[in-house]
Amino acid sequence: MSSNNERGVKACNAMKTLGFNRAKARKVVKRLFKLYDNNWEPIEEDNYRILIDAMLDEVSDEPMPATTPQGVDEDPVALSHQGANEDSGPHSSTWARQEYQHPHSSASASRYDIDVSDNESSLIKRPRMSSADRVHGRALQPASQAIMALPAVHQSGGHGEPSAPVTRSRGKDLLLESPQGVLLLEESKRLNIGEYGAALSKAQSNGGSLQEEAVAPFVKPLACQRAANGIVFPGSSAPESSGPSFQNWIVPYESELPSEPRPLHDVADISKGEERVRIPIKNDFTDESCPPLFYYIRKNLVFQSAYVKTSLARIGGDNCCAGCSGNCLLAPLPCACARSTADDFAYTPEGLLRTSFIDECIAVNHFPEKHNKFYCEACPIERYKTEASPDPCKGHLARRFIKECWSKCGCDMQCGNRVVQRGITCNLQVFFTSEGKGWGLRTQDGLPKGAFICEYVGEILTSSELHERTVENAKNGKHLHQLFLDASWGSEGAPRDEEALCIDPTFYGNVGRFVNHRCHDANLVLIPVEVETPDHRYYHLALFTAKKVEASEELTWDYGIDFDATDSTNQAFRCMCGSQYCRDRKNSKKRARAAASRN
Ligand SMILES: C[S@@+](CC[C@H](N)C(=O)[O-])C[C@H]1O[C@@H](n2cnc3c(N)ncnc32)[C@H](O)[C@@H]1O
Repeated sequence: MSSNNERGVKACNAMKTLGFNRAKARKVVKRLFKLYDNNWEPIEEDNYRILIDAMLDEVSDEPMPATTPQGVDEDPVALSHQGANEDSGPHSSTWARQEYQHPHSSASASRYDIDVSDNESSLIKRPRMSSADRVHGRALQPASQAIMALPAVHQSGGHGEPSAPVTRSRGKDLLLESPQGVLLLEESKRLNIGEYGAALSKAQSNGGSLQEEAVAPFVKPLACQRAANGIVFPGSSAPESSGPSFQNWIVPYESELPSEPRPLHDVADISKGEERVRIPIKNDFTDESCPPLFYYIRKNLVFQSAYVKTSLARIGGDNCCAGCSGNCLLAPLPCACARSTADDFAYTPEGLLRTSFIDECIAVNHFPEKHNKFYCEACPIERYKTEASPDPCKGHLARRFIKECWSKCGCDMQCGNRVVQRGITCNLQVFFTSEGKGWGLRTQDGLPKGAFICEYVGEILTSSELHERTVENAKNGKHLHQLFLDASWGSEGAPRDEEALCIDPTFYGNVGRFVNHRCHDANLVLIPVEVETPDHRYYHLALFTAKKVEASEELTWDYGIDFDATDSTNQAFRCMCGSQYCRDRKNSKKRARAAASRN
């Protein structure tokens, strides 16, 4: 093993190759070394990713010195003198940025933590981030976000000393410029700093010409291909494993270091063992073996400020069936849970949602004007559209809820009134659609009407948290699909921000995030489900088949999008649903023209 000094010099050399000032690199290396308790591994990991990040911060916030002191290049880094305290901790802007990008609570002693706070909807293991993890956590963000997060740095006016790289945007792409070369970071690809360094060195050896524009040969998610070959990576759940697995790993970008790659998606099971069934990934159309990365979670998780009160004390006698046992569906009279759904159970003994219940929910979606709406005094949706003078509330449909039995009920887990909480049982597949909708979800088997497919799972955000994300993602040209839990808005006064909730599956979600939209005649319907709390400010969103579905058919639901609405933060996509009832008028016109040219 090399000495501290050798490793320090190596780190500084690597920074110099990237065009950073060596003296500054030495200072930052020392600071990080101290921060990580004299441990080199986090600093060296991923080809010095954390160090590069800290260097970019350093040069973005302080003017670079014009020249490097004489002889500095030859000096050993002398990291053994840890008493020399130049800086006490990470640069504040680094943390501000990391908090934004991977916004979890502060570091804790253990990497995993059982979440037992009473304002969270589920008890589920999730990663707690160490300070190093928070830097790595950035890897899980969509590529364009990760790239956009690189701070714009100012070129030094130094003489003879390499300047720090300067970032410039070019459309959706990013250019990293230094006197050694220009590197184009393509929007859709992942940044690999090692390749960046190699590209810069190459440009340097070719005479340091600025004209040459190197396109970084970014690395693809190797783990997908290898997983397809049946190789299981450290940290991934083996397909054979039966028990639950918690693999919400902090996945670093791939580096060219000879370390074993961490698992990304597992093509044999996108849930990596979280679900009771495996959900494979298939792409017959393009080279992408996997969808972009996200954390697979089986249950909703509170992002930060959402108020999800699920205390047992809130569940009164008429909100549970404490006196029941076994399977409530077999009892001679409907239990209290069934009565609060509709004086009867929502489910049949075969585990399907009753046809009458489905048809009623579909009718509410098809003819919203004929159904009851609640109106907020100050609607959280309108509040953020035009903060100065928000429009009046457009109304929130009064929805039918399924009420499932739960922990305060006397029945058992196999009770027929506990369908959604038991999770996915159908054989599903995430597949790449041929119509330009990206990835989608399909069933591998034929399904009857009323079959539970999956919940729409994601992070639980408040409306202000959602607004921040939406604005940020609109800037990056990204469109997310969050759903408001607005069934009770307007019925109980104006919801406060922490009670006006939505589900965002973009970064943490389940297979529900792959279900594409179809106008009007979709084969799924989304239904609110009450499980842990009678308080309808928080509930589950479950997808059921709205009709019989054939094997291999794509599963779709009607997002209820108004394709004519223009809203800068919520622009709808161009609909490719193929339905004869498609509401996207641009497509209707196209179809009409195509029909006219055929005649
Ligand atoms: C919830 S995601 C569905 C999964 C998505 N296709 C993917 O590849 O991750 C919603 C996004 O899928 C695409 N999408 C869904 N339905 C579509 C449709 N009918 N036509 C075109 N794009 C669609 C849009 O980009 C939309 O923002």
